[in-house]
Amino acid sequence: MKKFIIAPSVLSANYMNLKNDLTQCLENDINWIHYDVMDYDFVPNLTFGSKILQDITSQIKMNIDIHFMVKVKTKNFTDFFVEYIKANPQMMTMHIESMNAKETKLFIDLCKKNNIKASLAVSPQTPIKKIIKYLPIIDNILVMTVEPGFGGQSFIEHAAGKIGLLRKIIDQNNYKTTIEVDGGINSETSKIVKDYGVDIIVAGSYLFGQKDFAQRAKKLAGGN
Ligand SMILES: O=C(CO)[C@@H](O)[C@H](O)COP(=O)(O)O
Repeated sequence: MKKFIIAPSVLSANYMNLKNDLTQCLENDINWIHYDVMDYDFVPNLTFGSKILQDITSQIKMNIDIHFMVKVKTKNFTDFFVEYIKANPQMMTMHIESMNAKETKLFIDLCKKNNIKASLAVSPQTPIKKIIKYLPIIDNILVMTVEPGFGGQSFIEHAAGKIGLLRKIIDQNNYKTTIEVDGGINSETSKIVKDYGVDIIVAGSYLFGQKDFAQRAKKLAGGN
């Protein structure tokens, strides 16, 4: 049976209790976390920066999947990522909508240079034709099934359809690119994305703060 990677979104964690929340993930065989960086520009919300991430990775051994929802404003594009790279993330994702072609190339090259999986995200309204040419050179594509910016929103089903199209293209061409989904994932919507052929499932409000975290985590990780 296919094994899905579950990456709980720290956006829905309790920050007064973060260590417990992350330990709970590890106790339930979850060794990835999804870290949402928002800038109140690309998205209408502001979250956390690199210091909190460095504190986490200095104490807890987990694979970090950083999802940048930002418009980079540093004079030198790659400078923005320096402090995040120090936290040793496994994967970094930037939105295709927030970069021009030159920046997209710089971002992918920066990831490769630092041995970090290079990932591009597409918002619900963005067609996959915008991203297809990058599939052979990136490690992961993140399909957003909510508008980026907040946890706890409802799953946008038509956006999930992109997963099926991507699965076909990736398999037909023997690309190694994984497909990740983020937004509105629960026990029902996870079945839809698994059927479409997803590899990595991000879930925030469905997991954190829930008394039956263990059962929920099991449901997400298992097959349909
Ligand atoms: O990036 C985002 C939102 O922009 C996500 O990672 C959310 O944090 C997922 O939360 P749920 O929809 O699972 O509650």
